[in-house]
Amino acid sequence: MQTTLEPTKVPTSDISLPTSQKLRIVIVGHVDHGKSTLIGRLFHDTNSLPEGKVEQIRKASELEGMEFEFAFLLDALLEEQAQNITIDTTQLPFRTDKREYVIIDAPGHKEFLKNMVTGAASADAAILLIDANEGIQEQSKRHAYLLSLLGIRQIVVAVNKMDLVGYRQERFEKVRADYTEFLGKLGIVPQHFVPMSAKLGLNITTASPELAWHKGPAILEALEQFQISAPPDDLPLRFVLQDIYRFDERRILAGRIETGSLQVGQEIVFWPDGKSSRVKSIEEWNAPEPPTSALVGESVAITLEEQIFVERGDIGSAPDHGPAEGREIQASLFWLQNDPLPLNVPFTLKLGTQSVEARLVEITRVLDSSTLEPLAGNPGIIHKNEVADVRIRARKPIAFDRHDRISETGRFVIVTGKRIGGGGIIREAEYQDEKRLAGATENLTWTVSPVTRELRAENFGHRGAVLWLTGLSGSGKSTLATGLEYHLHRRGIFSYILDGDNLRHGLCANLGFSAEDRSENIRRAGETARLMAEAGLVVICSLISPFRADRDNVRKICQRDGIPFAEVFINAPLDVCESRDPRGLYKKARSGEIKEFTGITSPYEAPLAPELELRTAEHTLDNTLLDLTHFAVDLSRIPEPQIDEELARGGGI
Ligand SMILES: Nc1ncnc2c1ncn2[C@@H]1O[C@H](COP(=O)(O)OS(=O)(=O)O)[C@@H](OP(=O)(O)O)[C@H]1O
Ligand SMILES: Nc1ncnc2c1ncn2[C@@H]1O[C@H](COP(=O)(O)OP(=O)(O)O)[C@@H](O)[C@H]1O
Repeated sequence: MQTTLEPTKVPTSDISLPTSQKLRIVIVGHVDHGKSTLIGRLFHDTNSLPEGKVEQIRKASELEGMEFEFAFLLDALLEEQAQNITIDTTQLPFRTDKREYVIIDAPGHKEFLKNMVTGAASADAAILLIDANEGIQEQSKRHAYLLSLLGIRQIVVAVNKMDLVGYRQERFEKVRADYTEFLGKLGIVPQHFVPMSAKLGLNITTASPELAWHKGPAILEALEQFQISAPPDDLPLRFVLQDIYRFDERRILAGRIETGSLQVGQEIVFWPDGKSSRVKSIEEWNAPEPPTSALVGESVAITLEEQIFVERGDIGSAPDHGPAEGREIQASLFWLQNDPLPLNVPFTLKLGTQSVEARLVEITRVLDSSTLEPLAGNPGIIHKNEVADVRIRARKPIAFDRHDRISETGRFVIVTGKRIGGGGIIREAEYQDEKRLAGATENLTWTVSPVTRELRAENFGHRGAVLWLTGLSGSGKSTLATGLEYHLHRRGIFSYILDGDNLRHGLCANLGFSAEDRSENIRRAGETARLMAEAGLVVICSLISPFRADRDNVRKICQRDGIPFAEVFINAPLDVCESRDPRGLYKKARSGEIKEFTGITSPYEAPLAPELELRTAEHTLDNTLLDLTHFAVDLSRIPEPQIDEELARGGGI
């Protein structure tokens, strides 16, 4: 087949929107899996190339006796940009009828990580490229890990070079199945898998007949469905200070509003010190009227009513919703440098605009980033391409956030010498407002009933327990929960279903589907489940509960009080759930009628080590239900009294 050169989309016009209104994408993949060709293709097929570029390159290739390749287009574009690159990424703009795009291209994944972690080039979406012929390679896994670390959730997997595998659907399905399984471990659910050929221009802008069996979108059609990440406007203020200027005897604080907003007159506290003042003015040169407020994403300069000591690196917040502060952070770290990172060796930690000497004081766990298998033994060092859970101690206090709460101030990079060695995200942070909440129980006493858990269990003939069913909408949670309750009832086991949909009619009626509201939803459901299990019931919780941290929290709540708890992963691939669509919600989510829909526009983090996994797309409902029922009956069984072996042998029993 001939390489097709017919552009299928709109004429180019100036790429003129502000960056915040362009969809920013990264394209990552193993070397040679076709990144450059795909980029060249996207430019060509959207008619985003300068006039005559293709001809120019075609001629140049001919002169050198080489066949024209789309990858050459990228090289030419990069060369043109080379003069004015100030950061380690190139930003390549192109457009379609619908909107504008920027491809963020980094020379290597180290640069990519650096830019992403420092926020210089955060992407809204990613294309993960896999060569259909070679399948998943180590780098395909590492890149996926990076995306998960950085919280990029809009992902399309492009299965490239389908022409080399005879357009065979089985090959595509094999890659899809393998990669889905791996990505699931990272909590990544790609919105689409697209079979394509960048070289031949198949399934790039529109469906191609060679791949007619593929019912989903072409690459560009998939991208058009993604959303430009709205700057988080419902998060608390984080004003990250970049510089302090003295001007006309006034001290002007320049910085960027990473999250939240700022008003003249409001109290602002600077961390890690906790000194506060009020915002006197927001300065804007040449503005007809001085602004009275500034919003997320803006770089602004402010003055304060009092002269307090603040410095570059400080983070400003509202009084009650400050970041965490301290010398220690718990983090997940990805190490990229050849020289390993040992315990207790100093490095520079950069977080926001803070830069501080720090060192590792504990390495709790090290994983190989391509297999995600924990390495055996007691790790004292992190090698290249390993991922580790660590505790880091800084020389002086720093201000930070938990990454899942505020990612902008929850990620950092590590610099050794002058080089960036790795990056990470903060997993734990103790907040003042949470401490206050914990403090609220300080003067309270738990009333102990004479009817103990054991006595209740004796009455019921089984013990109370919590079964936590988690999975995508349509995976089968409600069907299995109701089926299980029926079977337990028939066996005389007292149980009750706590279903997300039902709870949201009452106890959780004031909650929506933002990450924060979902966390609160899960917390309330978890606390309720614990009480009901304490009362002796087998509580079947059926909630999407998409975030690992929230589920872990319920586990902690139960285990702290000795309540048996089991996480049950109701696992069905997104496309199966979408085709089931029992309530028509996926359709609404795809059309944009429902926002923040799990699996489509909101993430789902699959369990890493559930007590039970039920693959509902692979087994019949009857079989799945049987497995679940056996499991639940076992969990509710009162343990046999432990016989003391010693005593038994000695004839004591
Ligand atoms: N945006 C969005 N995302 C996900 N789900 C949505 C949304 N809007 C409404 N619904 C319906 O609400 C049900 C999920 O509620 P949960 O309480 O289980 O969700 S969560 O655990 O707090 O994420 C879910 O029920 P299931 O389909 O049974 O999972 C949907 O029916
Ligand atoms: N093995 C299975 N287990 C559970 N449900 C299944 C299975 N196979 C097919 N299904 C179907 O999948 C759909 C799941 O819908 P539902 O239980 O409402 O999901 P959820 O509560 O997770 O949103 C139902 O129509 C159910 O009949």
